[in-house]
Amino acid sequence: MGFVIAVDGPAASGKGTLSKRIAAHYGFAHLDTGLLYRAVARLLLDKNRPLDDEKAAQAAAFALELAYMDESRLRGAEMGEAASRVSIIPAVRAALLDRQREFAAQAPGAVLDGRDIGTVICPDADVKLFVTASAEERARRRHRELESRGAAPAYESVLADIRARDARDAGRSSAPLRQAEDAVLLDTTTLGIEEALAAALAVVDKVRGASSLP
Ligand SMILES: Nc1ncnc2c1ncn2[C@@H]1O[C@H](COP(=O)(O)OP(=O)(O)OP(=O)(O)O)[C@@H](O)[C@H]1O
Ligand SMILES: Nc1ccn([C@@H]2O[C@H](COP(=O)(O)O)[C@@H](O)[C@H]2O)c(=O)n1
Repeated sequence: MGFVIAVDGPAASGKGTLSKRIAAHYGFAHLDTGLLYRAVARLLLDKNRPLDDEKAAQAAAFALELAYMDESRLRGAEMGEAASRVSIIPAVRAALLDRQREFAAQAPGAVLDGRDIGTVICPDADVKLFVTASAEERARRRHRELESRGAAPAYESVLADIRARDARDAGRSSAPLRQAEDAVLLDTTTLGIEEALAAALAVVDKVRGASSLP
């Protein structure tokens, strides 16, 4: 078992950006677990199955071959929304559990980001971070990101999407989005990426120093 860093937080909080940087810093593997749910939704949509078809969604989750999926077809607000609909299904979450835990177990370490990493997938993670920012700031960041890619949704619609997704993710009964009791809260509302990274690394270094792990 390597060193495990669990990073959770609401939509567009910057957890993916941070997790990638943390993993690169320590030479750890990184898994964006949101991609798994997005891929399940993509498989259903490609087969013209409704997103609440529990049997088809469970089969898609078991059959998932993330390495063979085109990531460009998984990104974007529509797939985020679709992923949040299939992620409500307990059988989908159960089907994806083992592969996330197997990923987390690799040496020398792994960083997983999502909604339930510190609470359900890796409750014994060495470090747990809960990354957040105000909904308005998250919407501003996502809006900027979409604009830079040539998409131009109104800021208000980006904010409404983020609020709706957060509400669904936090309100579901199976593995809802919430901060684990032993997670360190990192509110990046007024922090740039480098400042947020420095804060996250300080938390990890403190634990690694204390545990004398490589
Ligand atoms: N601290 C920060 N300051 C400014 N912009 C940031 C910061 N952190 C992340 N961003 C930007 O905000 C956007 C969202 O970040 P990111 O994709 O990492 O969020 P996420 O939480 O992984 O999103 P999702 O849940 O939708 O996968 C990106 O454009 C990223 O570059
Ligand atoms: N551990 C996770 C990760 C994601 N989800 C669901 O997938 C949606 C998309 O996630 P992104 O991080 O790529 O935006 C998200 O809104 C969740 O509904 C999840 O349930 N658990």
